[in-house]
Amino acid sequence: MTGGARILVTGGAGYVGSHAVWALHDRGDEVVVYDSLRQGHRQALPPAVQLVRGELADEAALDRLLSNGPWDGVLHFAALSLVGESMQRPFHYLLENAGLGIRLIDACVRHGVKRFILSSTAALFGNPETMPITETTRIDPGSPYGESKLMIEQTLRWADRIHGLRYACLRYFNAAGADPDGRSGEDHHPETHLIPLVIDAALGLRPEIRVFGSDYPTPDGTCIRDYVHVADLAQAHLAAFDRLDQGSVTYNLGSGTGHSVLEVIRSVERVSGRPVPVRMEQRRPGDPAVLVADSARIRADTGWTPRFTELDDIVGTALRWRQAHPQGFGPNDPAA
Ligand SMILES: NC(=O)c1ccc[n+]([C@@H]2O[C@H](COP(=O)([O-])OP(=O)(O)OC[C@H]3O[C@@H](n4cnc5c(N)ncnc54)[C@H](O)[C@@H]3O)[C@@H](O)[C@H]2O)c1
Ligand SMILES: O=c1ccn([C@@H]2O[C@H](COP(=O)(O)OP(=O)(O)O[C@H]3O[C@H](CO)[C@@H](O)[C@H](O)[C@H]3O)[C@@H](O)[C@H]2O)c(=O)[nH]1
Repeated sequence: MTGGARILVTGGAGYVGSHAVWALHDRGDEVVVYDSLRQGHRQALPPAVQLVRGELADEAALDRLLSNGPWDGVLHFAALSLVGESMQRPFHYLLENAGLGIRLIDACVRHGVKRFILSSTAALFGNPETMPITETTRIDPGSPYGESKLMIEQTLRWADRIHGLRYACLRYFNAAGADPDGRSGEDHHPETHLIPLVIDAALGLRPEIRVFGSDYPTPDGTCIRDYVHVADLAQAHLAAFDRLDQGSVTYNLGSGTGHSVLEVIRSVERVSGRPVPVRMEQRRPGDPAVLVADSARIRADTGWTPRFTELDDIVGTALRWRQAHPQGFGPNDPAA
């Protein structure tokens, strides 16, 4: 499909979701966003896109929206997504993410939705013994967050087998960067992700960056992650959506290169031209040492390939967005 689809996007006002909404909008799809705005921002969306403000837990509201079809697909971004927080609040994560995700899939099946895309995660794999991580690497979530996404993936398998719902499970590694045209960026409250925090430390918006663990079995002792540009993730959703013509799919999505926490800090220093004050701290519970994706499957199936392969370029888009929005998007209009 090259535009013209009608798509419901849960969590579409959030970081990854808003970039996907812009990509759908750019190709001419009709998008409706369902988001509580507890993390999302109206200003992150194309002005022409309809935002329905609501909670996933509000079954009646979702039923009303889904009955106002037909919908060509649902993209499901709305979730709690912090590995560390899920180690402190396991049942909150399992009930919110898995519980509400399963209810959404049930509602989609009841309303005849044919395609469903899930924001899944590298956190399914725990601490894998071999790198890079393919779709057949053993699944062993290292946190309740990862477990909650696995439960939704498994629900989708049954929804396809029994009801013919075509699904794509997109296991993102670490989403990073901002829209190259500056239309959206990363603005969480509180912010916990490494790159925006390091950028704020470089810009003097925070006193320092705390490095969680320097005794990991990696060359410099800090964790290694695969930072994949959020605009590349957005394009992967379009590619996967179209590929569903041929059946359900599961893809690992990364740039294929790992960078340590210290390498990210050096990159921000290079790109911003400013020093970053660093404080070494204890490990954060739930953090695996290394997560790097093998994305050969989506490349072979769809021709998707990341446009941003250099960490400095990814960091550069995030830095430009932050310099243009030092206060973030600002408060949401209560009437939004
Ligand atoms: N950011 C990453 O690096 C990353 C990596 C792997 C997977 N993911 C997954 O991608 C998705 C998006 O992540 P993000 O970083 O954009 O997060 P985000 O917090 O920026 O976006 C989530 C959006 O969903 C909305 N939302 C959350 N719970 C809701 C609820 N119960 N009802 C209605 N709306 C709700 C929030 O207001 C927000 O706009 C999540 O499912 C996350 O687990 C993210
Ligand atoms: O102040 C900080 C913040 C992070 N880190 C480290 O930086 C790395 C990246 O951390 P963060 O940016 O918080 O992302 P992750 O915990 O790796 O999780 C992200 O990436 C996962 C996929 O790999 C997704 O599933 C999650 O939703 C998403 O939050 C980790 O090693 C952290 O320990 C620090 O050292 N200091």
